[in-house]
Order: sequence, then C-alpha cells, then structure tokens
Amino acid sequence: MSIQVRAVRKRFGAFTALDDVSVDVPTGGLTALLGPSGGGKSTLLRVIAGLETPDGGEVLIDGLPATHLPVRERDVGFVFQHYAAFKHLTVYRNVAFGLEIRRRPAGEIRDRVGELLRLVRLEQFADRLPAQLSGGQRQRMALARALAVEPRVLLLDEPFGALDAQVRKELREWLRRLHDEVRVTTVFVTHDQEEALEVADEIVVVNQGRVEQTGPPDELYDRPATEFVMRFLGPTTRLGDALVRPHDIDVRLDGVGVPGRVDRLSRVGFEVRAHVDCDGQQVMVTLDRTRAAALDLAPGRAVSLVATSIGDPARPGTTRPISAGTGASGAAEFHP
Ligand SMILES: Nc1ncnc2c1ncn2[C@@H]1O[C@H](COP(=O)(O)OP(=O)(O)OP(=O)(O)O)[C@@H](O)[C@H]1O
Repeated sequence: MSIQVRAVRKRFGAFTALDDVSVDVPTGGLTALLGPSGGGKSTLLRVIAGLETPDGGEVLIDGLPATHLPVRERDVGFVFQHYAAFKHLTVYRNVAFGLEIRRRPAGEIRDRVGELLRLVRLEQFADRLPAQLSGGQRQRMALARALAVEPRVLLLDEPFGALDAQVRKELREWLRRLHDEVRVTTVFVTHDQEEALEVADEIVVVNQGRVEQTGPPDELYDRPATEFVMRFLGPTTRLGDALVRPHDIDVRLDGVGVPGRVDRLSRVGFEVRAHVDCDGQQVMVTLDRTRAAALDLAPGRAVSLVATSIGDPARPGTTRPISAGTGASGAAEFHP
C-alpha cells in the first residue's frame, strides 16, 4: 500500500511542527524518517497513522483521500520505542491477541502465531512472560504482534531507541531481513543516520518541520542537497571554502592542491585519520592504512590536499564539495 503526504502542515499552538511536508512512500518499501530531535518525525508518523489531524494538506492511502480516515480504518500496525505489552500474558498470547479479538479460528491463530514467532526468532520463548525477555526480544515480540493482523502499513517510532548499541545493530539487520521477507510497506522513525543508511530503501530527512531531502541512502550520502543533509549523514571537514567528506580528500606529495603539514595521525582499525594544518585551517582526512603507509605519513610531513569532486566521470560516486554559504542556512551544526 502506498502513502502520499501532500503539503501537510501541523501546528501546536504557535509552534509549527510540520511546514508544507510532502512525502511519497512506495508500496512495499522501507522508508526512514531521519532527523534531529524535535524536527517533526514523530508528528509526521502520527499524521500518517491518523493519530494527528493535519491543519492543512492531505494524506492519500493507496491513492485515496485518507486525511480524515479514523485510525482503525487505516490498517496500520504500530511499534513504539517503549512497547507496552500485556504483562500477564505470555509471548504467544501477546502475539495472538489481535487475532483473538477478531475471533479468528483457533487453527488459523495457531498457524499464524507460530509463523510470526519463527519470523522474529522467538519460537522457544512462546511461553515466557514479557518481563522474562530482554529488551531486544521484547521489541521483536512487539513487531510480531503488530504484524499479526496483517496490516497494510507498519509504522515504527524509534523501535530500537531504548536498546544498547550492539543490540540495535543486530535488530536493524534483522529488520531489513524481516522486511525482505514480508514486504509490508514500512515507515520508521530514527535519529540515527547509520541506522537509516543501513536499513532503508529510501530516506526522508526531516528538520525543523520541513523535508530537507528525500532519496535512496547512497544518493543522500553522495549528493546531499543541503549542507544540513551533508553534515547529518556523515563526517565532514572544510578544505578552503568547501565542505567535503574526509575520505574524499586526496593527500599528495607532488605539491598539487592546498599545501599543508600533518599535525597529528590516529589509527582507528583499518582507517587512518590525518589532521592536516593548512595555513591555520585544520583539515581532517581519512585514508586507509595502505595508502597512509605508501605516503609515509608522519607528523610534520609536508603534503598537499585535493578534494575529489562529483561530476568527474572518472570518479563516480564521490561527494561534491559544498561551498560555504550554500544549502540550509542557519542549520544546526551536527557531528554524528
Ligand atoms: N502534542 C503536542 N503539543 C505541543 N507540541 C508538540 C506536540 N507534539 C509534538 N510537539 C512539538 O513538535 C515538535 C516536533 O515533535 P516530534 O515529536 O514530531 O519530533 P521528532 O523529530 O520526532 O523528535 P524526537 O526524535 O525527539 O521524538 C517538537 O518541538 C515537539 O515539542
């Protein structure tokens, strides 16, 4: 089921939470709403769900007007950050709940719940109570429960937000695989750019109530439309006036480019980070350790730096340097 959000506005008193927001969610896609805290992601998700009515604009579900359609008629499944399970019911009964209240035949419920517990890898925990599960297992139960009634859309608001980094990482790989298997149109909210880049087919960057850019992860990373998007999606550094990714700078010894001197080197696994002083400007460059060794980089070494730029067909996919002053003016500084 596809979802279209057209020019939606939402105010809370004098505060504009969504300002002329348009988003297309394709059928069967996995779309991330990504942005900083307070940017309007949850409000947008709630408008899609029917939990908030927009002040202007419209929502179309499968091409039909749905702006004023009640939540229960939208066929959506939800999972929130802190999932409220029925504490006194087993995992099995929690997942079966939606089917039981719809009075589905016992055999059908058994088959469906069995299938879902397998999908979320909780078969062996069917008889436990929610309190006897880890946080990650509870969120997987929440997803199984949301999927039980076969919603046409799955809406996830920071579903892994309360979990620690390692579990989050596992769950996002798992979410990707689950989605590939069930293919239900899914929209999930996250403020974690790595989560969005790794999991989503399409990312909508939401900031200060507006959509900054929409596109597949690679496109946003390699061709950010604004300085805000560029900063939000990955590390950046300035070289002269240009804002570039640290791995899109060539370190040279032939004097071509901006002259500088290596200040400091640090190794992080396979990556070497070089801090280069270019006439007072600190430029950060990342390169792999093979390249760093070939250049014989060491503090004090004279080098020169060249930003590799997009639009050069010899180097497809590299980031175009964004000149100072372009893009979202006044966008908050953000260093993931
Ligand atoms: N019911 C409400 N009444 C008043 N203000 C609200 C209400 N809901 C949200 N807001 C405000 O709207 C803005 C956007 O909130 P929203 O929850 O959509 O942001 P978000 O991008 O999801 O942020 P977070 O990641 O912190 O949840 C915030 O400034 C918030 O305080």
